[in-house]
Amino acid sequence: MLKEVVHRSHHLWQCFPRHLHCHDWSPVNSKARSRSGRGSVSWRKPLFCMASYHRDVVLATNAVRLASRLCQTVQRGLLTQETQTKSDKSPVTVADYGSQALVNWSLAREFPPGTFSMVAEEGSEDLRTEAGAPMLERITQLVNDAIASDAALDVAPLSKEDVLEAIDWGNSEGGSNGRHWVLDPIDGTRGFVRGDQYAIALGLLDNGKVVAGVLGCPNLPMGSIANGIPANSSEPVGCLFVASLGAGTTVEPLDGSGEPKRVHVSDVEDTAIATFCESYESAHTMQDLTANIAGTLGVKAPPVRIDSQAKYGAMARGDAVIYLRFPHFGYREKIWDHAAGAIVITEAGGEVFDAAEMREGSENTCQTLSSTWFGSQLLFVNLGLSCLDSAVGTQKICQ
Ligand SMILES: Nc1ncnc2c1ncn2[C@@H]1O[C@H](COP(=O)(O)O)[C@@H](O)[C@H]1OP(=O)(O)O
Ligand SMILES: [Mg+2]
Repeated sequence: MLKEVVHRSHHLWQCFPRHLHCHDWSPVNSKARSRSGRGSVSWRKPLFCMASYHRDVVLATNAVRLASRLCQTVQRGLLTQETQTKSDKSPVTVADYGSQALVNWSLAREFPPGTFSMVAEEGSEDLRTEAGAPMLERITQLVNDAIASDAALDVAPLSKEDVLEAIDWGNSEGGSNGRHWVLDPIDGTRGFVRGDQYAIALGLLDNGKVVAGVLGCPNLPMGSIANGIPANSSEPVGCLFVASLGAGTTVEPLDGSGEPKRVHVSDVEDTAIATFCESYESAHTMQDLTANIAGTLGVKAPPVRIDSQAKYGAMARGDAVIYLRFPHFGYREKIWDHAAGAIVITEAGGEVFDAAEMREGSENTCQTLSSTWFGSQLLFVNLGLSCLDSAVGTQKICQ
């Protein structure tokens, strides 16, 4: 099977030479690419040097667990005054800031000064204003509660200034050289506010390549969601997906109550019985288009719609066979929206494709996608170019 996949992937590469596998995110001139939009660029094959990211993964896991605890506390008691509006109109909660502060604080203290680089979604500007003072107070309290709840952390409480500083450690510009963490402190804020799925998504890039990813999915059942999220399930809820280059993908209970287990993408190859998943929010993906593509592929089941990169985790353990994501025109995906999820998929034996070029190169999207259907190992996601740009840390240019 593996040989077949490799062979077929090679075929795909030949058919669509500009489609990029995650493992090949290594542009020779990324800045030129991001400035010129969809211009040509040379892609070099990665040099395969199998570094161990074990320590990073352990630290990332601890950080995501800590942040998850804060997010769970906030979601449980979510009140409307805990949301505010950012300039892009997306809901932002105290949990967004608190989660970022905790992950940054938790990681930064483990690395020598000046060596920690984090590219993250939030900045502290709004919290430094007079209007932001009550929220900062609340965030600081939540951060300290989370730290205090971890018996392994014997530290003095953080001050408000410490919290602001920790949030701003996410200000790195990244880059195609060296190590850069990328964080979405709450991926799927709409799901979070609705009380549904969200993820704390933390990835690590090394020389422009995604080498590790941890997804905390506090509301994802440990059991399969192939038929949707069960309303009254007895399954434990809360999953932690961990992946690193060459080490595979594991899932374990987020609360630490069980051992990690290796997962693999589905081996279903018959589209008639394949499940496909997509965004819950129709504003995030062209659901008419994905329905059309799924129909052309012969998919019979209705889509499983859930929020956030929890979809990548679900795919990695075989709950769904296809994930189609086609953002509406003009939306730019960010590195933190896909880095952790993408390696969770690839290390589980799946693949992530940028369908942007497929769409542009063909008059018939459905036909093109059909012709590239190889079964369960594939995940078609229109990441757009910004994710590729972002994969080398130039996302600040792309925004
Ligand atoms: N208009 C949009 N189109 C596509 N994706 C979006 C849009 N607005 C926000 N997102 C991002 O979609 C991702 C989750 O969406 P989904 O649940 O559809 O997979 C998140 O990264 C979310 O950002 P954020 O992380 O700020 O919530
Ligand atoms: Mg996101």
